[in-house]
Amino acid sequence: MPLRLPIAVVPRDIPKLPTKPHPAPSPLQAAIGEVISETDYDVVCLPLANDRWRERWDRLCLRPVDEEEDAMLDAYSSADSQAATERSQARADVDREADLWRREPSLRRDECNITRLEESQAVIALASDWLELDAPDEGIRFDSELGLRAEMAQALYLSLPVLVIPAPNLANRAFLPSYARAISNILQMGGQSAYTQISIRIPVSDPLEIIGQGPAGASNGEPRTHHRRVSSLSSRPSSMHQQQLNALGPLSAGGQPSGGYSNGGSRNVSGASAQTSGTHASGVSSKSMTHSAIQGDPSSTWEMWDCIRAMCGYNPRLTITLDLSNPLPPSVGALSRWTSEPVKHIWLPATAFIPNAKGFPVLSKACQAFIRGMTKQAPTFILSECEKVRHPSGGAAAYPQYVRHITSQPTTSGANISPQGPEEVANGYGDFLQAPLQPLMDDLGSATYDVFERDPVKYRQYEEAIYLAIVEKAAEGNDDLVIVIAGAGRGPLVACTLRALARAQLEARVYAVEKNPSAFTTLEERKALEWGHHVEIVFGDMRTLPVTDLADILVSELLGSFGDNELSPECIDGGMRFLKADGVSIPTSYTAHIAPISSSKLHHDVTQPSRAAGAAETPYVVMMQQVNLLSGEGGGVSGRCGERIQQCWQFEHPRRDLILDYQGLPYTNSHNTRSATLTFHIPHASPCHGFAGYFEAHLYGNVGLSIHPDTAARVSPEMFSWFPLFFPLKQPLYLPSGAELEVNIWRLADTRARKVWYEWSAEAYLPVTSQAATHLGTPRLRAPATPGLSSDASPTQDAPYSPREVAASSAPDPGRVKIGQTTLHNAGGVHYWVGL
Ligand SMILES: C[S@@+](CC[C@H](N)C(=O)[O-])C[C@H]1O[C@@H](n2cnc3c(N)ncnc32)[C@H](O)[C@@H]1O
Repeated sequence: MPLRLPIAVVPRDIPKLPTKPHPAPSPLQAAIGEVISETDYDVVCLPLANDRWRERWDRLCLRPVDEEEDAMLDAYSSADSQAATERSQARADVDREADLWRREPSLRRDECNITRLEESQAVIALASDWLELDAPDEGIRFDSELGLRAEMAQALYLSLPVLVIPAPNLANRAFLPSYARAISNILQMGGQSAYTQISIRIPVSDPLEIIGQGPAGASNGEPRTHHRRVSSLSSRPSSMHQQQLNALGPLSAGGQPSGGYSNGGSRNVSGASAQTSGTHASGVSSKSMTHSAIQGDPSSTWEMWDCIRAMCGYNPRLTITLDLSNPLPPSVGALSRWTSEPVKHIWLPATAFIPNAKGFPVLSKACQAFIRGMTKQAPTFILSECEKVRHPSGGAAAYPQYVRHITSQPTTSGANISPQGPEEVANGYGDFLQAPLQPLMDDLGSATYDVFERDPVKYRQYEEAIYLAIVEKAAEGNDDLVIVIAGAGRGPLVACTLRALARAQLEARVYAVEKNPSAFTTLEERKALEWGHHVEIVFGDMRTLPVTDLADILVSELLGSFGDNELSPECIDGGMRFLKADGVSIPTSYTAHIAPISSSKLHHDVTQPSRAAGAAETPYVVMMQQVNLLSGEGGGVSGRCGERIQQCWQFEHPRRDLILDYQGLPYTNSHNTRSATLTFHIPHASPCHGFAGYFEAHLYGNVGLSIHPDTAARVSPEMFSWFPLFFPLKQPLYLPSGAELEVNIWRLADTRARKVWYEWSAEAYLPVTSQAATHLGTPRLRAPATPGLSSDASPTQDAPYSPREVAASSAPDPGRVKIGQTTLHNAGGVHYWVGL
């Protein structure tokens, strides 16, 4: 069945309010019904409120600019005092009405486009785009928040699925925290049972940033606000911050000197003039500051989102409406960041389309690929301005038709993070946290073995490896082959072995060892019904069973998503007792790999208050979908960084160098402990929410298994037995563009060999050029902080260089300053361990 994602239309005309009582369908209900039955759209997207609402809000919350000018005149001249008195009386009446409204901010019936519960189902509601939660004017900000509360109250009352909030204004970046705080408070409306989601409309890019002119600073950006807006709250005392703003001359309305009104405390900051200054309260140009920070990484719109969701505590009801009106950022890395974010809608105006050779509207190749990659999140597409028909062929229907065409075939390209059978995707395994199996400590159920056995690729690879080993042993002149399958489960590797022997036209004594008593009954059944004398079955633990016959080939599959996490090394150590001096193990070796990732969903899931303590210090098996791999290839600015996905460690079998006790078992498990220190280059700013863990296994000859994203398709294509392991971070670690992430991970074991566990931590650094290092005072990093350092020195100046950097300090290697650190996760294995 081809995928069918919902498509919404933004209608040109909004139906009138109901004129008949219930249960008659309202005009909006009828219009929605018509859209769904007669067009290719599934949903209608329209503003929740209409122009009457805006007129009332403007009248109550804004002071008309001409009135301000009259007030100026009144203040400076005594002429026409009668008119002045009348004006001030009229204003006082409006101010009273405004304050009454502020006590109980709400919409009136004739101000709403959506009034009935019945209208709410196939609707995406838009909050008013003139509300400015990030206006430079404090009064406008506060009243905009009240306005949005009124709209959200209506949305909650009608159980609307979502309210789309207008994007924050890039030119007002200094006030983004105010925007985010307002959203956070609005998310609390309706309490625990609130249903309506809040979706922030975020532009996919800032075009000025893409062409290298920095983010839409005020001097360049199209102001979202239409005119000078002056808050009617301007007679309230100014806050400190507002006074600082007013003190910055260019921000004052119409160039008026700050505080020029008679009350001396006005905050008449106009949106339009703020747009033309690009300077924020610190006196630093927002344009130059942000631009220098993000050069090479067009990320200012993503960064706004990151700030909002972090301030909203990763609230699961907060989503993104990704607006593709602007061009896509050219870098795949910058774009792929959206794949790990909760993008619930994609806004596609007709202007985003280009005509093909026949004049039909199509999207650029890059946009098609991006949209295909996003389909795994099943977003709703919102098509706007299609009725204007900008492209010569196909008419208005051509736009949804085309979107259906490109989204009907999902693709796993882009993230390529997790192996996934199509069935698994359909079954909802995507981004679902599963506790890793512990087949040594626990006895697996038949249904779990059944899932293993559905992956033909794994067994094809094993059969091939066993075949190669048999043929090689035979070629060495061995005509009395012994093969032991250690951990046989329900017997699929026994079947592989028998098939390999048949192919090689050889015979061998085959033993199947299993410690799970229930699985052993299946082995008994298969011996009785299928294998007969060709297979001996042995019940018990391979680490303690008495050895009767020495093997040429020891076959086991005790691999976890991270290779060694199901204790394959420890079990095969015990199984070595079965192996002849020249015997071989299949697998012969395996490696563990990690990469830093971001995923709002996984982070939210592991930090749910309902989860047990330590839930964010436990690894999980996850089929990763809404996950972005953060690291890039190349050594980074300093050349210090490794590959995108890096190897932590390796295990090889058989190991002949161990000191063994009288039973042939190692005295301790210390030879199976490992540690890794890995440095990753982070090309695009992002929070790090943890690490994806992968394995590669060398079975025998040139045959292997891999879930490593870069090698899986070559080594064991379409194998889906293993999903990656997720090592979460308790707190997101913010990484700016160009950061270096140093990860430490350990595989540890207790001295009595009873358990094995992992611990992990990370540190974030920013590389600095020697020039910048001097500017930042980093040469002083090598020595303890000097008394009397100037107060404007870098706040990071006391951070030590890493030991490796000190060692390399003679080279003209760029330095780095430390910018972040996580705690040690799962210290002492207290939250998670694997029992031996
Ligand atoms: C991951 S399952 C693989 C089963 C089967 N070989 C397959 O490929 O489907 C690992 C099996 O090894 C068994 N096992 C684990 N540790 C063992 C041990 N020390 N001795 C014997 N069997 C063990 C488990 O009970 C389980 O049946």
